[in-house]
Amino acid sequence: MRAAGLRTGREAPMSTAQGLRVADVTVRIRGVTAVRGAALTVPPGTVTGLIGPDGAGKTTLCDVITGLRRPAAGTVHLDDADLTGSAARERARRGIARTFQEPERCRSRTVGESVRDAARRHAAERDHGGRTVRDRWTRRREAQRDAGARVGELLARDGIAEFADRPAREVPPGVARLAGLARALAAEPAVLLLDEPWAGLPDRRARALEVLLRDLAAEGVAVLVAGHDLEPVLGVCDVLHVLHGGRVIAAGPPAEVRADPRVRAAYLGEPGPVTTCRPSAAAGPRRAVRTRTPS
Ligand SMILES: Nc1ncnc2c1ncn2[C@@H]1O[C@H](COP(=O)(O)OP(=O)(O)OP(=O)(O)O)[C@@H](O)[C@H]1O
Repeated sequence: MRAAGLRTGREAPMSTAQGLRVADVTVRIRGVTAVRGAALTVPPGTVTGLIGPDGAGKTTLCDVITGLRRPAAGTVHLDDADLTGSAARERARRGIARTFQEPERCRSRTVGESVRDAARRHAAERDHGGRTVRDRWTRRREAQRDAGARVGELLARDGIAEFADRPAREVPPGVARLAGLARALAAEPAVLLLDEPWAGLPDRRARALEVLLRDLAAEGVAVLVAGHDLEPVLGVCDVLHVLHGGRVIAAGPPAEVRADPRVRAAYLGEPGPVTTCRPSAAAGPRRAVRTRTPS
């Protein structure tokens, strides 16, 4: 089962499923090599962390995984399927969902309506089974009708039920990101990518998000969480990858990665071997590692 006591549109990931695998990905954007030969795996039932300073290439790698950006080289597999050349829509259909660092701001809708629309879209697109055309049509209609009923459940799970009737454009950025998470969960994902989900969240919501991510992993979802703040990602992930200048410079259990001299050099400014792989000048200045917003 995936996504949390929510009805599933796909079979649960089998224990033998390999999850998401990214290999040798290189991305060039307007003369900048944003990602250089990056590789990572996100197995079902785990939270995988992806940290790196601003400009390290985290969002670009998420874009490659979700099909929003074509890499110059490299591959993306989900279980046995090679998704490298497939469109974003096909990847979404196969169960890859994500949140964005800059959440979508719907001008005319409430938070609840935006989540309901996502749930209806998923109900319309997923395979409901059924032996005859009529069976399938009836099941799809029922699922679309039921989608509205899931909105409260999804918002409650994210801890933002009280924002259901607020215009999406008016809620604080952290809440807008959580609304994006509710929309992603509406798709009952097998793989969930979160880009900077803790940004702008007060401590109370940040802790609730950590619990939610662990719960999703326990339900079999392959969770990839990207961020530049070390602590929240360290606290929640089973395996951590560190991107620096577009390269994965360390990967492994969080405690080991944190102690790695290359990571300490990249993050804490300590002298270390990483000084030889700085991002190109076009990457621009990096901000200091931020701490969490107090509640
Ligand atoms: N549209 C673009 N045009 C030019 N350069 C880009 C573009 N998008 C990304 N880049 C460059 O690619 C590199 C990686 O950017 P990316 O946004 O993936 O990093 P990031 O780790 O997600 O950082 P941040 O947390 O600041 O978004 C940076 O050098 C960035 O300047």
